[in-house]
Amino acid sequence: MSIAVQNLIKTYGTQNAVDDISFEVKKGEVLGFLGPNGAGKSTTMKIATCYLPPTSGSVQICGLDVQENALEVRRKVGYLPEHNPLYLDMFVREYLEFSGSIYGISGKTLNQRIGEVVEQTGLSIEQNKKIGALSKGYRQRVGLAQVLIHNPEVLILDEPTTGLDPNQIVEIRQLIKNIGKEKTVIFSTHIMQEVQALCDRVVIINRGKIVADSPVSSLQNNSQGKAIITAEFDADVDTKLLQSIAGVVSVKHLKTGVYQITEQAGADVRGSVFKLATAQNWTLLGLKQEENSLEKIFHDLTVQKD
Ligand SMILES: Nc1ncnc2c1ncn2[C@@H]1O[C@H](COP(=O)(O)OP(=O)(O)OP(=O)(O)O)[C@@H](O)[C@H]1O
Repeated sequence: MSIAVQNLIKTYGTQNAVDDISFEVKKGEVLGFLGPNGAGKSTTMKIATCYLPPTSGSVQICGLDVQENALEVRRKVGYLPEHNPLYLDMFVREYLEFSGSIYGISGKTLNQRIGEVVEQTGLSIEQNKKIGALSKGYRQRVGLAQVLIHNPEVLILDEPTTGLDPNQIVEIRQLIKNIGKEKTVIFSTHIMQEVQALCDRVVIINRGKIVADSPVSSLQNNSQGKAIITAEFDADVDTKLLQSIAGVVSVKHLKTGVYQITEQAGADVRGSVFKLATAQNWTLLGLKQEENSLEKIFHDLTVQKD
């Protein structure tokens, strides 16, 4: 197991920012750590990277406890904080030299390592510029190069695409995807598509508690949310008959011949709608089950229920 979080609690004053959470990340897995603002993502990540002590509970990285073996843990982890501060007056290579030296890498090894991470993060054409002269997307690449410089086994990335434009987001996602082929990665986000694009698994945290921990695909399949079907006929039909189908919760008339049918979770009423149409001699033009969107699932799991 690369990361094991057990009964982790972090309290600020009287507030439980992280409230007794446990989850694991297997070697080579890419885990999306998802939650709305203030859910406790950054706090968990700071504890996992030895930047904050937990109030109680534990985090182990590659079998090492973050409190008992902080130095070794730091060697095994690459951490990209949210709003990663960079030295804007430094040149890219100079900054990477400085970052590598912190880990005791020097001489030829450091030069070789810089070449590798520059290549890996697509920084080649910008490597001789000052960081301050780079676009946000390239600055984030520098952040990722810095995170990779000591060749860590585990990467912990806090909202790595925040503040980037749509093209830069796609580029950084692709970079993380490539990195994820070799490393264990946990990254936080509040963007569902990001999880869908990058992750094997997702842990969703809300107000300090875990509300979902599953592969992205099964999250969609097992959603508590009721599915929605759109049925289109060549003319208006009898809504009451549609409503009487077993498993149908409600029927909404959208426009001439088009109905939105909400069905109970787990029910698939498309066959019954088809049979009803045949029996009633209705001309059915289309029948489509709307996929339970990840945004909806996220909303259902994290909306404040006070
Ligand atoms: N140093 C601190 N002192 C007091 N409260 C804090 C501190 N840091 C975080 N908090 C509170 O703890 C809760 C969790 O914060 P955290 O930054 O971990 O959430 P997050 O999920 O990373 O949010 P975001 O997506 O906005 O970055 C929030 O309510 C926040 O206000």
